[in-house]
Amino acid sequence: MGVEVSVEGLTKSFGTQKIWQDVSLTLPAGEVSALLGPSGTGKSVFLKSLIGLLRPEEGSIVIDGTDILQCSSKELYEIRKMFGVLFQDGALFGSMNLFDNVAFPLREHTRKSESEIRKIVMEKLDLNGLIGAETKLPGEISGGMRKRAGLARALVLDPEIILVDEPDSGLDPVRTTYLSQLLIDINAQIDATILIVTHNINLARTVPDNLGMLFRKHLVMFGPREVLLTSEEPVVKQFLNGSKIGPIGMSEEKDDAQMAQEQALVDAGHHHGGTEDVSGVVRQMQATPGLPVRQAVGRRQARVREILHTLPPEAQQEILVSLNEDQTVVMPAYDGYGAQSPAGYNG
Ligand SMILES: Nc1ncnc2c1ncn2[C@@H]1O[C@H](COP(=O)(O)OP(=O)(O)OP(=O)(O)O)[C@@H](O)[C@H]1O
Repeated sequence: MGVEVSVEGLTKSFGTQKIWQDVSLTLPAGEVSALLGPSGTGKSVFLKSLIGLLRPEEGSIVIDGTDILQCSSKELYEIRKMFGVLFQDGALFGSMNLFDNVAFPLREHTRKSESEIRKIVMEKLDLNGLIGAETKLPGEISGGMRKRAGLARALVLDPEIILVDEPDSGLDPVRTTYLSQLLIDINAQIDATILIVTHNINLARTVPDNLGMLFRKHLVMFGPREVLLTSEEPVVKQFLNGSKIGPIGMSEEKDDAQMAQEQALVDAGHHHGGTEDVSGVVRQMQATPGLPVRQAVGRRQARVREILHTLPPEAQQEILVSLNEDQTVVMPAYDGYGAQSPAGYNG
């Protein structure tokens, strides 16, 4: 099972440029979390800090009992082995075929024999729908396949924590949904703690158990998905609607005068740019029927029940609805051929 990642009072600057400050959040063990935020708010910097590639100047990042900002480089090396990271472009080696790319961490970090390596690599390629593409070079395959190859490589060392940087970048909405399903399925199969950084509203609304958002150098909120999805915070509502109306501007934020001017234009009939008025909580994606039940679901239910009274009323209401749904919806086992669906389930 994945481990908890506990971040407390984290602050990161580059020279005089403060990226974010006093960020505190806990990624619950084995659950899927997502971090949203406009471009340039430091989401990638946050991911890189979690894995020790960047060093925040204040705060702590405790992983499996070790604060990676205080530990020795030997301990950090060991902690890093717990991570699987999917970078935006897959970060594959251009001169190696997919098999060798996926085998790379095993050859680098383990003493496994080539036959053991072949078995693991083929299993991960299979999991990511890449059987038959082993000999292709990254330059010969589509962006979606490169992402899946990057994910296969992130999985070979059986990570307990998986970090995913913008799985939707460069992908069409349908391929993004397939990749989202893959992440949920992987969570069901290996119960890893997953953090996804994304701008994608659809993914944010349907995939994670927990959602957070960075804006104006702060973590606006982080908690069960229902909290952010029912939030009345202007920046959250604007982001979820992709609208120009709200505090997010072309370069990170606007002043009150600009907000008033844009509101006046919209009041006069000018389009605000959003395509739909998105609100509320939609049902979360589930693991593909036939896969193991996501252990995170039960653990999360127990966890949110305990903190329920501390959450805003709208979020409480949605959580209670979802707790009832989770108890009543029983997904049938998938037999692969569409036959034998239990009564009431059509597919
Ligand atoms: N190594 C670095 N040295 C100096 N500045 C950096 C470094 N890495 C990132 N930054 C700066 O930190 C800020 C946040 O960058 P980051 O890539 O984390 O944003 P983001 O939220 O992931 O953006 P996007 O959604 O566009 O990918 C940017 O202003 C960037 O220029």
